[in-house]
Amino acid sequence: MSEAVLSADGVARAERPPVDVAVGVLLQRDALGQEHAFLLTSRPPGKVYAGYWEFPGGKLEAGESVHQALVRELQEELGITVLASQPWREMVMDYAHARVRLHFRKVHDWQGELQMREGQQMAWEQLPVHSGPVLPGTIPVLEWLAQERGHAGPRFIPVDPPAA
Ligand SMILES: Nc1nc2c([nH]c(=O)n2[C@H]2C[C@H](O)[C@@H](COP(=O)(O)OP(=O)(O)OP(=O)(O)O)O2)c(=O)[nH]1
Repeated sequence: MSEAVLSADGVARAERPPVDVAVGVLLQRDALGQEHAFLLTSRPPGKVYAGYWEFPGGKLEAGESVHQALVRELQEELGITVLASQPWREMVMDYAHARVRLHFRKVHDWQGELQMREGQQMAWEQLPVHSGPVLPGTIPVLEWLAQERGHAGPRFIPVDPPAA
């Protein structure tokens, strides 16, 4: 059976092998130990969808596991050491620039202070997300979080795309 593929822009394109991407959903807990705020970062200048907000992460390098890629990417981008990550969801998304298989992992345990090493911005967010615009591949994640949390309102506040 073929894998479900979501389109980022509604355009039907020929099938392409997906590129694997490790994505971290960093979570803070509230006083009761419930998952609470989650970290979003903006895509750095010079990358596709620059200025759009996403969960931090990046492409796997040859021979890496998803966890290993996540540890490397979050060290490079945020200057933190991920101590543990739990597999959570997977999704294939088709963009004009690439088809990506997104491996989302929840992260509760890390060491170090957050540093924006690539000129990006960060925000600890709750639903509805106020930072934006959010990347198409981020919207389903907000939906999953809303379902887990029983959040009935909007998932994010719409924000115009950055000027090209
Ligand atoms: N990091 C991240 N990427 C996402 C998310 N959702 C989503 O569709 N993507 C897509 C955008 C990109 O096409 C791809 C990640 O590639 P990237 O260009 O950010 O990865 P990278 O850091 O390895 O970049 P580079 O070294 O190739 O410049 O995954 C998300 O929540 N986080």
